Amino acid sequence: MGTLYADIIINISHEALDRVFQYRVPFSLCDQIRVGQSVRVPFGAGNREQRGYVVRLSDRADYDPKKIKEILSIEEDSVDAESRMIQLAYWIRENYGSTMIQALKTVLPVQDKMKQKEKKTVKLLLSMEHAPAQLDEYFGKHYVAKARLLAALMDHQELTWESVIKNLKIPRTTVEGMEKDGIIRVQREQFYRNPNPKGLQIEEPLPLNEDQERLIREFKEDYALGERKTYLLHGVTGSGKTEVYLAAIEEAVRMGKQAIVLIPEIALTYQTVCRFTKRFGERVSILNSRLSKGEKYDQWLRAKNGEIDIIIGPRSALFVPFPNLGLIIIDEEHEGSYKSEQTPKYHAREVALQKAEMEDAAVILGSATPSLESYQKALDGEYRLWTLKQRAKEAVLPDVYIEDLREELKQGNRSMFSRRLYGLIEDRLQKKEQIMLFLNRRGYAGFVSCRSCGTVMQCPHCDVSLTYHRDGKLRCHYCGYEEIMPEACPECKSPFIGTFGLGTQKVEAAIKREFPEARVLRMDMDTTKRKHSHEKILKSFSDGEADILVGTQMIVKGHDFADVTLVGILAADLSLHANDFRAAERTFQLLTQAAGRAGRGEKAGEVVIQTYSPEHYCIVTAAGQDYEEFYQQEIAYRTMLCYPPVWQMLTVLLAGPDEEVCRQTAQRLGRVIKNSGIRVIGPGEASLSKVNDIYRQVLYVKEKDYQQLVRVKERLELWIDRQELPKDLHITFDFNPMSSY
Ligand SMILES: Nc1ncnc2c1ncn2[C@@H]1O[C@H](COP(=O)(O)OP(=O)(O)OP(=O)(O)O)[C@@H](O)[C@H]1O
Ligand SMILES: [Zn+2]
Ligand SMILES: [Zn+2]
Repeated sequence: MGTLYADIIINISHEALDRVFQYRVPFSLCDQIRVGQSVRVPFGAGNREQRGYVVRLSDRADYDPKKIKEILSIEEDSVDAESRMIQLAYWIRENYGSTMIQALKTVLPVQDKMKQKEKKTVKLLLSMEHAPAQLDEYFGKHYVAKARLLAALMDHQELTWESVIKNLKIPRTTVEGMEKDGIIRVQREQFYRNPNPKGLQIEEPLPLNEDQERLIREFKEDYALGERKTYLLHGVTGSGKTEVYLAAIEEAVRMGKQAIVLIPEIALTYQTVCRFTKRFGERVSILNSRLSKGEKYDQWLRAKNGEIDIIIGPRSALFVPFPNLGLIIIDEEHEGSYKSEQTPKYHAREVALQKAEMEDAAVILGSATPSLESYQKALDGEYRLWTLKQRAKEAVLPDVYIEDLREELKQGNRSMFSRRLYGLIEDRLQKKEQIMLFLNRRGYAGFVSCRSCGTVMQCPHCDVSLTYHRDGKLRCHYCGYEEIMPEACPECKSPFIGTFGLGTQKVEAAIKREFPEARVLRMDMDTTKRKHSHEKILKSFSDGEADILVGTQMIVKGHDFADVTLVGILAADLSLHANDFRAAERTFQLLTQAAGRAGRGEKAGEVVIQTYSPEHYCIVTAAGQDYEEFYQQEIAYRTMLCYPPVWQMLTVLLAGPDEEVCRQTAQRLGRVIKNSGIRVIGPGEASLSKVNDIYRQVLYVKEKDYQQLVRVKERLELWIDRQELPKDLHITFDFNPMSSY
């Protein structure tokens, strides 16, 4: 064995993170040294002895070997929280592709936050009613940057300062100008919200029902035997999964361990947090994106110092450093938001499993609609499958009807409500029961399409759909390109071309027209702009201050309204048309979750699914609340087309301003993969092939074995390292992507 070198970071707080120092490993330590260990090294001009962490081992010196100093010793008790974090970061780096620094910043998110001096957010002040006119004015005057910012804010309501300046490339002065004009506001103050709800009484747990009890008994037995398994809890909506989590946590805590509970940010509602606080009081804490960096840091320290036993939060809560972690729970484990969109593009579920293995913790994954990935593993026996088939309180699952919108049109019904839904709304209003109307508009905004041939109008520069504006023009929100709205379809000449966008505002207006006596609440990006408005709307609805709640996918998650007996899904198949292999799975999940909001109290519920594709298996199985059938159909489709989870997929994305460089590098990467005997698809243009004149090329590698893909990635990393590629060409890896490129 040759000489071994170790990359070492001296201090994992603040700026030092960006520098690693190479040291030689003395022969006597070669057998013991591992990534993550803390070591003593001579540092600086005076060779003062310092503590450092090993982040990489290699047999190659990056500098003149004569100038490389030697490690002094390995610290005995070096398996502390930091070293475990570094080991995890190393695993993330290896498995998802990133630099070690990027991986470290992922697992030490707080440290990174402490670097930011001030958190600034840019918010839209203008109402959505007035924004389109303002946008048109900007375009009229060719204020491209202003228009770009306004358009982005119309989509997102608020943006971080960094994304406005760096991603949207809006000049500072433009932002200031728009703030002066009262169009936007730059919010600078810190949010010093106390994360825990105050003044809640500790409540005794509900007695578990037989099914819940059976699962918890098994958990306790496994736990007592020292077996740390992964359980997949597949429970229909309202089956009492949360009660099972609470009982499992109680057991882990009783054994002197701590628990991490991951919940998608969107479902991290006041209601959910209260349930945990009522059970565990001061020993539980919350992390969410609304906390200030100081508050986040506090929760991190409290966990490290053993002041809390349970942390609840989104993805990043996984990296809270508990001294003796015993359990990780991932609620709504199928949620796409568990996958990071930034490099390293890790999946929190996979990282959780790795972390659990490293720290000897159990894992419970829970969902009414498990991801295909998890369900397949459960069927294979890799996870223990737990099922809850019945709702916890006497409540039964709702009756579901599918209504064919094409048929409605044929029968002369041009309204957005099918005859059945109309009748049921009337009925509920009369009985004074509550209604939820759900608009599935994931990924859609005012695009223009032909109803005869399906052509969608697109920007010639950016390859995204154009948006219709009231002045009769179609515009691209990425680059500002515009054209006149055509009178006939450019492809088939049909006159039936127009916007398909069905907004929540339109739904609200239609209700007011057709049921003038109904009290309506609307929940969407527009009405939840203000702090706490989200919670206010839900509270008001739950207090019975409205008959109908209209909303986007925001309203489907984790709410428990006892008086809702009717759920209407207005356009079930919009999300089915995204060109993405997970589209059917996502649609099935949304429909099942939405349907699950009905009839959670004593009164039975009904659900109406309105659709243009009533025969599609994902609509049929969602209506039947038949997850197994959906799984069988979907897995057959994935098997046939070699998609995850049956096959493993690596996406390599190249993005750069020079089309030729981008294309050529993609081709060379393709050859590197082929030369190692592995089949590659592409390179080809990404489906979003150009954004703001940045060209995007994509390569796909599909393999049965994940480790094979990891090796491909490593080979590519090595190759990329050795080339002199232009700095503005970005190459990123995405394993088993959540959406198409
Ligand atoms: N053992 C029990 N006895 C009585 N009520 C229960 C029991 N377990 C759960 N419940 C109640 O049933 C309702 C649904 O439970 P819970 O929210 O835990 O279900 P869930 O499976 O997490 O639901 P979803 O997936 O739809 O969010 C809640 O009101 C809860 O208080
Ligand atoms: Zn057409
Ligand atoms: Zn464009």
